[in-house]
Formats: sequence, structure tokens, C-alpha cells
Amino acid sequence: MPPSTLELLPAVDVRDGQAVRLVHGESGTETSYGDPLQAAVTWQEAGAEWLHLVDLDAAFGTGDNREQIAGVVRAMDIKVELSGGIRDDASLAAALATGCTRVNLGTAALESPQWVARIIAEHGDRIAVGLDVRGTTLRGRGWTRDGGDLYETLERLDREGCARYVVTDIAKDGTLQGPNLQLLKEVCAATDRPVVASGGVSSLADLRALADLVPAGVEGAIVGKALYAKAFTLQEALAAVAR
Ligand SMILES: O=C(O)c1ccccc1N[C@@H]1O[C@H](COP(=O)(O)O)[C@@H](O)[C@H]1O
Repeated sequence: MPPSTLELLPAVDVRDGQAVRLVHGESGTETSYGDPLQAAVTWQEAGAEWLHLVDLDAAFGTGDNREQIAGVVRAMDIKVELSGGIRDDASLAAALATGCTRVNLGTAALESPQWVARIIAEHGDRIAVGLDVRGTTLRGRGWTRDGGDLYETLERLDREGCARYVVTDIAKDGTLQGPNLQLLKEVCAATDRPVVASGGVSSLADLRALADLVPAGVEGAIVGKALYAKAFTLQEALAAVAR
């Protein structure tokens, strides 16, 4: 039975050793929120069951924060979804070895389809694919390059057995303008796999609207800027989506 309550995944995105939020995922738009471990512990203590942890330097190709991020995963008692720069056997092995619950692949799903098919077959539910889109065009390499059509890629990944998708509307990400509910409905209609919504959450009303999409296939929501900007507390968010 799929869960009836929307899962919430507070985000900790790490750039140059700091927890940051970006606007539209654009490098150079960072607002810093300090120590990533402190941020992660704060969300865990506030009742989070999941953490969405991103190595932004690895995603942008400007280095990595791998050891620091592994330390954050090790310090957590909650489930961790780990992403950023997981593109080959070595980076995948390092990511899985942190003990994270699952990894989320972006660029690799666009540029290395055969490798992704193999690791989906090998690791099943521990692999999610991030479908980061502008309109219906996928973006990779730190969201700087086009990577094909959303629905063609979704069909291929479904065929290969991908367990779930993390869908980000880049136009909404970091803007506090509300999630793209229409996009999420369309993706849910195109796949029977669970979808984690990402981008734009600004209010408890947004979270309730996403919770209304649980029967359609939205399993969870990543919440970033709204929590850091204190639009609401995580406790309020968890209460808002409890069904
Ligand atoms: O989360 C962001 O703000 C973000 C911005 C720009 C690029 C990537 C971003 N996040 C996540 O990084 C992974 C993709 O990394 P890769 O392409 O596999 O190296 C994906 O989860 C994005 O959602």
C-alpha cells in the first residue's frame, strides 16, 4: 500500500562546505545557511523522516563535498536521499557506502542510459532519477545543458524499472512561487511510479495541495527555501500534511 501521508524531505544543498539555497538552480545565486550538519540535525530534531542532501559542487562540476556529506549521512538516524555528481561506478559506490537510503541521479540518466539501466537492475529501490525540467525539456550538468524530452525519458526509465522520480520544475526552484501542480499531475499520469515533488513550495497551503496529489502518485515533497526563510516550521509542515 502506498503511504497516504505526503512524505516531507527537507533539503540540505551543500556548496563550498556551506548549506545554501539557489534561485532557479543558478550558480552564483547562493544564500548561505551555515553548517550543513547543523542544518540536517535541525531538521531531524524537528521530526523529519527524510533528508534530501545534495552535493551542488559535484552537480556543477566545481569539485565536491563528498567527505563532509558522508559525515552528515553518518550522523543521521533518518532516511537520506543523496544526490549530485553520481555519474559512474566510483561515485555511485561512494554514495551508497555512506549508508544513504537511496541516491538520486540527474545527468547520468540523460547522458549514460546504459549505465543507468544496469544500476537500476542492480540496486532497484535505492536508485531514483531526478527529472529536472524547464518546460518539458530535461536539464543536466548543474541544469546548464539540455538533456532531452521529459516524457520520452520517463518512458525509457519506466521500461528499465526505475523505482521513483524526483521531479523539479527549475523555473520554480528556490522562488517561493508555489509548486507546478500541473506538471506533477501530468508526470503522475504518465507513470505508475511514485513521484517526489521538488521546487517552489512556499506555504502550508502548497503542501496541502501536494498532499491532495498523493492518490495520483505524489509520494513526497522536497522543501528548501521555505524552511530556511522560516515561512513555516517543519513541525507545522508535518502537521499540515498528516492525513
Ligand atoms: O538542487 C539544486 O538546487 C540543484 C541545482 C543545480 C543543479 C543540481 C541541483 N540539484 C540536484 O543535483 C542532482 C543532479 O546531479 P547530477 O546531475 O546527477 O550530478 C539532482 O538531484 C538535482 O535535483
